[in-house]
Amino acid sequence: MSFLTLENVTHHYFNKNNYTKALNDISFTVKEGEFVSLLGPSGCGKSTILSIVSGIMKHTSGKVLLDNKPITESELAIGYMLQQDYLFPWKTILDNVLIGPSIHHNVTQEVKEKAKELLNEVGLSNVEHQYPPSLSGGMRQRVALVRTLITDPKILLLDEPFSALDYQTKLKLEDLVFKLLHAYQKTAILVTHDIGEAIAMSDRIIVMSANPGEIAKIFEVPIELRNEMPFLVRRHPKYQSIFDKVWEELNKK
Ligand SMILES: Nc1ncnc2c1ncn2[C@@H]1O[C@H](COP(=O)(O)OP(=O)(O)OP(=O)(O)O)[C@@H](O)[C@H]1O
Repeated sequence: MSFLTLENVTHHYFNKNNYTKALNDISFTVKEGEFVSLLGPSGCGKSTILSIVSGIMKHTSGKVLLDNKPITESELAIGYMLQQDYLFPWKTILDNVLIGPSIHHNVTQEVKEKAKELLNEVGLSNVEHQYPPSLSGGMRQRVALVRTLITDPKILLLDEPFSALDYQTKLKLEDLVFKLLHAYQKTAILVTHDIGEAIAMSDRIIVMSANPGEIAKIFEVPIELRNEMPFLVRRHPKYQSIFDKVWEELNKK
C-alpha cells in the first residue's frame, strides 16, 4: 500500500502580474521505507513538489494523501534537509540538534541520549559542545542530518543536500545518509540534479520535464544496485546502462 500518494496534482503560482503553471497533472506514489528521487531541469517544479508534500504550500488542484488522509489533515512530521544547513551559530552542536524537541518542549533525558547516540553514529560525538562556525561544510551537514532524524519524521525531504559540498565529502555523506535512512527505515524524497546520485541512492527515479513541470518517466533502479552502498553502485556493471536511459530521457525534447 502506498504511504504517500499524489494524484493529478497541479500547481499555479500567482504573483502581481505573473502567472506560472509550475506543475501539471503530477501523479506518483511512494511506499513506506522507499527512497525516491526527483530529477529534472531547473524550474521543472521539484522544490514545489517538496513544499506541497511538506504541507508548507497548498496545491491548486489534485489530491495529496499521506497514509490515506489528505496531507492537510495528517499529523505530518516532516524532516527537511536542504543545501544550506541553517545551523544557529550561537548554539552548540548538541543544542542545534535539540532545536526540534525544544520547540515542542520535549528535551527529555532520553531525547538528549538519542541526540548523542546519533551524533556518535555520524562521527561527531567529539564536537557536541563546539559551535557551527568551527565545523567544516560536511560536518555541518551531518549535524543537519541528525537534527532532522531526532524528531523521528514520517518522511524526509532532501532538497539537494549534497550540492554545496566538495565531491569527496558529497560521496561520503551520500553513503552516511543512505546507511542511516536504511537503518531507521525512513521514507525519503531526494531532489537532485545529479543522475549518478539519484541512481546510487534511490529505489525509483522520477524524471520530470519543464514548462509546465510534468512527469516524463519513472525508472525503477535494478534491485542489485539498491542493495549496494551508493559509492559502490557507481562501479556496478548495471550502473552505466540505467545512467544512459535516464540521460536519454532527460535530454528528450
Ligand atoms: N514563489 C514563486 N512565485 C512564482 N513562481 C515560482 C515561485 N517558486 C517557483 N516558481 C516557479 O515555478 C516553477 C517551478 O519552480 P521550482 O523551484 O519548484 O523548480 P525546481 O525544479 O525546484 O528548480 P531548481 O532545479 O532550479 O531548483 C519555476 O518556473 C519557478 O520560476
